[in-house]
Amino acid sequence: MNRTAMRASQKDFENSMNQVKLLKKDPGNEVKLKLYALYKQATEGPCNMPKPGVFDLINKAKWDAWNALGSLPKEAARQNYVDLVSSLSPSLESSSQVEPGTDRKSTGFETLVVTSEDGITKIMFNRPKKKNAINTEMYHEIMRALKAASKDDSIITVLTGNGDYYSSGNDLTNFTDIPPGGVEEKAKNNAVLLREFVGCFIDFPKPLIAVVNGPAVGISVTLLGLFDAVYASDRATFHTPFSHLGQSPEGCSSYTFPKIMSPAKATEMLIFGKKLTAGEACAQGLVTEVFPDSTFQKEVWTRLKAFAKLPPNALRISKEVIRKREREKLHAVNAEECNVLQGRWLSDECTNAVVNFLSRKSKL
Ligand SMILES: CCCCCC/C=C/C(=O)SCCNC(=O)CCNC(=O)[C@H](O)C(C)(C)COP(=O)(O)OP(=O)(O)OC[C@H]1O[C@@H](n2cnc3c(N)ncnc32)[C@H](O)[C@@H]1OP(=O)(O)O
Repeated sequence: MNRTAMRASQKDFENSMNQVKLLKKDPGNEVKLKLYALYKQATEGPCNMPKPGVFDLINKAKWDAWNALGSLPKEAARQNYVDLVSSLSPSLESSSQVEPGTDRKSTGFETLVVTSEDGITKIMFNRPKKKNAINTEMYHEIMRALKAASKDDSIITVLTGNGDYYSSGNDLTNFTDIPPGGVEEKAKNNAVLLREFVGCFIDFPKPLIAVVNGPAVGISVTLLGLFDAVYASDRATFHTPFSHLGQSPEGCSSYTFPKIMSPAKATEMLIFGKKLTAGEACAQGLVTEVFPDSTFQKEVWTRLKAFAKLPPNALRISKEVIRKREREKLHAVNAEECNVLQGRWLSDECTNAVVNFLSRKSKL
């Protein structure tokens, strides 16, 4: 049947609204914005609300979507809404199945899969559809998982990503839910969270290994300077586009990167945003060893299992000896980086970069 030739009844429209509530699989922000706009147009007609301010990102995106429908008649908007919801039905049908690599809850975490086996606690970022971008919940869960791993009976702790990315770094939607105190309060809260988050890596007492299964961006790269070993697939890339985003380095990278790779090489990455291949990152000391993607998991896990058989106290004590002179310095660097970033997040440069990404005008 040609649905576009039909006119959806009020009943069809209401059924579709109920169907949307039952969607278990997130249809993505773009579709959600379309649904919102069509709903408003179908129920209230053309947008005549005042345009929200540039910092009110979510409401501005909604307003833009609604306003873009111009003078589309209510009946046509209702029909388009019904059609759009019916096009989402495959996700309704498949939502009860557990697909590999979906954002499913596991072992008490929403954004991670945490397992402990063979003396290894594995903390896996598990938002593969969002390229493992780290949202606020994930920051908190990683801290919780690290604190638990520091006390459990595992010997080493591993961070890795589910899906094709290791992590695309900070989830840029973290900048959108503005609290009553406005953007200043948001920036302050983010700085407090970031400082505590990076502090957990500085203080982590057991050997901490990154298994970088694919591209890494932003904070997922800078933190690598605080790991004890970094193994990478040859598919991995390392990208810190802070200047492009109007931001500045974090994760203690302003201190660790120049030490690891020389000040000039660190400048290319942290200031000019040069993306490194796994081979380049290894040559510059950020990555310990690179493996062909086809054998990466097998080779790395065989090695890690052997490490986890070593005497645990010797591992911990050796890490402590290597790291303890640096700890105070690292906390000071972390505090300063977070302070600087708090200011950056309020800048037009940063706001424009985030708005451009969220409105699909730019990608890295
Ligand atoms: C408490 C705050 C602490 C802040 C600490 C400071 C940290 C700084 C950083 O980490 S800076 C780095 C920030 N990251 C980025 O700028 C990456 C942005 N993402 C991209 O440019 C691209 O998504 C990509 C190059 C990583 C991948 O491109 P592509 O392969 O074409 O995939 P998609 O873009 O279609 O992505 C799929 C899906 O994921 C969403 N997504 C990916 N990365 C992020 C992200 N970092 N933040 C939010 N959302 C992200 C993307 O929007 C798509 O969503 P959709 O399917 O459209 O709903």
